[in-house]
Amino acid sequence: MAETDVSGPSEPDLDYTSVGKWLMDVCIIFSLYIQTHSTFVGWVFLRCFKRWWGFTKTIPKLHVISTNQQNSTDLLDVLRCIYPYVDAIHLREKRLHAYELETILNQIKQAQIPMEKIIINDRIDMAYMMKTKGVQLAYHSPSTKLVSNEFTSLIVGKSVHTLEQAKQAEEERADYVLFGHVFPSQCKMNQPHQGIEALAKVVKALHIPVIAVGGITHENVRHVLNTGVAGIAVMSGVFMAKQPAEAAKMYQRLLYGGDDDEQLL
Ligand SMILES: Cc1nc(C(=O)O)sc1CCOP(=O)(O)O
Repeated sequence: MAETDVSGPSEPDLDYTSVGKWLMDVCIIFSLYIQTHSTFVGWVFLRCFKRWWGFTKTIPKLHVISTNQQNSTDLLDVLRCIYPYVDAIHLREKRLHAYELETILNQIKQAQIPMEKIIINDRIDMAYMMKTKGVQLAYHSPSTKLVSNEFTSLIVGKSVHTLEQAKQAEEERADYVLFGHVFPSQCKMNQPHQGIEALAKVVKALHIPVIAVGGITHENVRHVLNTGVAGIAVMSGVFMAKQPAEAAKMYQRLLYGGDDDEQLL
């Protein structure tokens, strides 16, 4: 009797080696896709986060700038009485070495003056290490681009004296510019002042906050504010005043408004 074939339809031949290779290829391509994709997504996220972080930084409105002439005891005495009324205190003590700056910053901390109100002129290292609000860059400082990319915890201000410099600072991601000197200033005796029109042009051309500096008094604050500036920075108007706290209080009132500020002028 002839043998009957009971094995049924034969299974298709599977070459497990080639299926394995195929699966391996898919896995590699998939993991490459995920890696590239996640790196790209991560990069986009980081860029957006940095930008968003930049937008969330609040830029102080009323800045005062130290004179670079007082000894640390006198400076500290003034800071103690003015700090409640101002938004930012620029330590522009160019003659001090890093160690001296550290000492004075520690004294400021001990006096309960918040580091959130301190901006250090030029010394990015000290601003970063002492966790101050920010740093004010001068023409001789490292580029705004480098500082704002590397020190995202700081607000980065740039001092500018022309429209071109202001635009460049904005391009390099400065958080704000300090433009001056708007009026004649003892601090800049031999240089011509910019005037209100030049200030207004800078304010109009920029998207970032412009802080006006130079010769700003209680009497001319209104003119300055009318240009649309985001704030003002004052040196002699506060530090050389007979009563620095009263002077600071008055600037604060003129900036933020008060019921009776018309009578104050
Ligand atoms: C520190 C500083 N920078 C200026 C600039 O134009 O960049 S003007 C200035 C000093 C401003 O002092 P005062 O308020 O006494 O005029």
